[in-house]
Amino acid sequence: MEKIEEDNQQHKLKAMEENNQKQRAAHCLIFPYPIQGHINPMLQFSKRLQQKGVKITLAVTKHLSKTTEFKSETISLETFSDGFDDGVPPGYDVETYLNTFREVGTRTLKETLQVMSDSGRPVDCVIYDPFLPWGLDVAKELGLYGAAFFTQSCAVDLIYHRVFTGELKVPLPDPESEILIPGLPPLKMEDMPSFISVHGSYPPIFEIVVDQFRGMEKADWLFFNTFYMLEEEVIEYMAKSSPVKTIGPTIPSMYLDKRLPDDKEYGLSVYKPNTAACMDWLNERQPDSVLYISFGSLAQLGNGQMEELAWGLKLSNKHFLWVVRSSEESKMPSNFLQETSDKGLIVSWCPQLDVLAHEAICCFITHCGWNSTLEALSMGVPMVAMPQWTDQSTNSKFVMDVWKMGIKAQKDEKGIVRRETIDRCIREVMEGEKGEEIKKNALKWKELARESMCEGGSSDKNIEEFVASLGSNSLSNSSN
Ligand SMILES: O=c1ccn([C@@H]2O[C@H](COP(=O)(O)OP(=O)(O)O[C@H]3O[C@H](CO)[C@@H](O)[C@H](O)[C@H]3O)[C@@H](O)[C@H]2O)c(=O)[nH]1
Repeated sequence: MEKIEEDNQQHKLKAMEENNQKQRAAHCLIFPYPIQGHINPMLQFSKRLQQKGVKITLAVTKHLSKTTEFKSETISLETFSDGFDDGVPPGYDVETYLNTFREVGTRTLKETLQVMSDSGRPVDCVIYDPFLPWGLDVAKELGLYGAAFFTQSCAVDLIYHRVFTGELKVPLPDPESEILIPGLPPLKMEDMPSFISVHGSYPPIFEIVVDQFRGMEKADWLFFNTFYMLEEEVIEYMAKSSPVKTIGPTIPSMYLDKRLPDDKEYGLSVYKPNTAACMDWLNERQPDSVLYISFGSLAQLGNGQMEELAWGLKLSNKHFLWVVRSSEESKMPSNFLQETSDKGLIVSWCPQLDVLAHEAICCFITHCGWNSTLEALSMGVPMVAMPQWTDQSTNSKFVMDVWKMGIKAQKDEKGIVRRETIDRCIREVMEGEKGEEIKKNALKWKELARESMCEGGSSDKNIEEFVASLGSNSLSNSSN
């Protein structure tokens, strides 16, 4: 009799346990390359997953967690060591850093995942940054799902993929001839990412971008921070051979579909924005009257380029809001500030989303980093493209010739965009028939970006499908 009761009791406990497992939300660990331009898009994607019931944990290096503030009440944080818990010493060799990161990170990420599992917070899927392809190896070794999250455009990723497979040989044999890649418009050398057009530049980074595809066939999903209508042809081409899912643009919801009322800003900013100064100043300007200039968080302009840009702004005679990071301030021509004090505001960092969304802004002079490009597209702001390096030249080609919502400013034979060119590009973007067409296209992309994230939009559907398949897969997995 006692035995039967005991059996019944055990049966009930087992059923309860199974039921609990069934009700357990799917859990993803987000594993970004530890820089702002990669963490923020992955965090934004996380917010969308959370909204659909997925539990999220963000994995960051111990050093980053000590030095940076994350603004999220709902996303848990786990730290792991990259081997440099007190930061990378100045001047440290990038290649050695990356090797150490891989060696130490592989071990510490695995330990983190195991601790999470042992403490009743098991992870179902690691969403890893392909800049760290060993994140997938760790996931697979532990029997978890692995999903890659690409932070650059599909076009740029396809180019790197061709290099990875050897279909595109570098250095390119004939720098003068057009480069034909299925799914992409004919490209010139200057449209290629800088690691290809300037062969031999930054070898460790070249290796990272090409190595992104290593082991990719083992990944269960491939996410891209873009949207279907924006890169339709290349996406169609890539989807023939890979499980491509576009889930962008990863801009805070309140600038797009407004379905996540608390989602007004990214989770991380390395610099502190001068918000009040910027917004007060913009509020006093007329609609469509101000140029906004920023080159993102990494690019460094040469002294000559800085000077030409400054005098190009003066020549345009427009109001301008210019972000000059503290490390770049010394390059400003000495009398420029006095000569333009009635026209311009210069800040070391601004709330870029609010600035781009402000009615006073008429044009964005940008380096075409992928996040800035998506933000300008999503806010419908015409661009003057001044690409500096990495993926920016390819992005600027698309801005000008494919999306037709801006002009690329041409460099002279010394590699500098001259003041007259800057002035002319500003006018072209804002005046005449061309300006009208650019403005019309900008508004079209703004609407299409919003639609893609709205309920039933292409990116929203992809996120929905992922959550559904993750749910069913992880539940059957965990109850096995
Ligand atoms: O005053 C500013 C200036 C910029 N931003 C934000 O900073 C981010 C800049 O990102 P991005 O435009 O992608 O430029 P980088 O920070 O330079 O990003 C690096 O990473 C990107 C993603 O891999 C690449 O596309 C770029 O080429 C590379 O430079 C954007 O979200 C901006 O909104 C601000 O908030 N305030």
